[in-house]
Amino acid sequence: LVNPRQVALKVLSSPKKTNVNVDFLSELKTPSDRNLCTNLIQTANRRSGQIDAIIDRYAEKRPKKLVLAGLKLGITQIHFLSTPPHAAIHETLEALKTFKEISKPQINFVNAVLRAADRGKEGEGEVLGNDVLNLSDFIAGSIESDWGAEVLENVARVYSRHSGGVSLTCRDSVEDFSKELSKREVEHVVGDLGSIYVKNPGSIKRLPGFESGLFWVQDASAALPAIILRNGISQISQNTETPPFVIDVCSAPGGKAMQMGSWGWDVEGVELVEKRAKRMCENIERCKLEKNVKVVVADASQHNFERPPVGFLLDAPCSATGTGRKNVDVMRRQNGAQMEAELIETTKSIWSNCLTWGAKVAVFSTCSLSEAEGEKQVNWILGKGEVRIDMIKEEEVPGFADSIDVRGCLRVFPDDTSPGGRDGFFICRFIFE
Ligand SMILES: C[S@@+](CC[C@H](N)C(=O)[O-])C[C@H]1O[C@@H](n2cnc3c(N)ncnc32)[C@H](O)[C@@H]1O
Repeated sequence: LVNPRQVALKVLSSPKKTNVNVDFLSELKTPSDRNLCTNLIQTANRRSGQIDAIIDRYAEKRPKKLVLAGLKLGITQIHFLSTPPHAAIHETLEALKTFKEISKPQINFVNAVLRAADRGKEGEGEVLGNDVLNLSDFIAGSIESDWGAEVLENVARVYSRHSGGVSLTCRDSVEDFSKELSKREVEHVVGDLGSIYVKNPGSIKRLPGFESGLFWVQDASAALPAIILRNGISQISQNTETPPFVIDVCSAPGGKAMQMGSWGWDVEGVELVEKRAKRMCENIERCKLEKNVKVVVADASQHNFERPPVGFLLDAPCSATGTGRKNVDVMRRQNGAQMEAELIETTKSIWSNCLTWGAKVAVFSTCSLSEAEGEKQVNWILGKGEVRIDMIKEEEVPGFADSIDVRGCLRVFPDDTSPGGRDGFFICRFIFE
């Protein structure tokens, strides 16, 4: 029988597998085993900078693959998950022994390093209290230069300590879905704007309502741009009979398009990458929203539509640094400056094309923490003309009112104090003049 630590060792010894995926979790039979395994892997990945610092201190030479994974797994439990050290070391060694490529001297080495690290734990305050170690120098530097040391520390803390839960957007009634989850004893919280946070999802596909398309995974912050577009459209449109026609620009994996489709809107998504569009179509089908949401595979900086939309939502391709809670790879990215500069140019050319569609309201959003990808893009958009900012009002965004900046845009920082926490996001609504 496979146990959670064996699966965790397999994943941690393969450097490319940083995100938990369903394939290996399916080797485990019970929800509690899947949750433990997810927690071990995610904590080891989120805390990798701190764990590396501890390994460097107690291991004379940095080992490779499974032996290294054994050290990471042991330190994760001893230093970050409050597992009693004796049990953490014993269970880690037992799991390691089940791999035939592991030798006796390697087991002894892991045992010795973990015991020394445990003995030295009290003196590791500097490493254990320094969450910024888990971000690459590039990411830490760019957050600090935009927002200062306090925001950097907070972001690093939220990313390093995320509990692993996920937020969902519901296709139908949030209350009914919440009742269904309670009936099935799935621990969850309903957020201010209707997102549902599930604390220990284990495998998403096994949650009640997945097959019947009652929900999709979408962070509470990521659900805001569509809500803000809806408020903008309702301010200018007297027509409550015909569902609004909107374009969802840069659409895959489709969370926002499906959200708007679930309101009965007529949505056309435009997505450049065929594979991503295909996955989006599968999601639309699963959620039975085909009548409302269509997707075209095209370059949004070139593509045009036959009829004018009342509004569009441009969720720009970006460096995604707001999503580090679930996407540990973004925390470690080195030298992202070139990529960021290219994404900014792509977004500008997409915006220029969107201006020709005849919309009346637009929302620009990005899940990046970078000022250059958010606030500074808004400066460029305003300089280009045709639109003015339509300020987001406090009553539109309960729970997020503190994030409204002086211009009426929303700058949300990653957070873990609200129910379920939230990713970082930037949102601005424009109205055509
Ligand atoms: C931040 S993601 C969008 C997330 C999506 N709005 C959602 O809510 O699920 C950005 C998307 O833009 C797509 N993209 C990048 N350049 C594009 C272009 N020129 N035209 C259309 N889509 C593009 C990327 O492939 C990616 O899927």
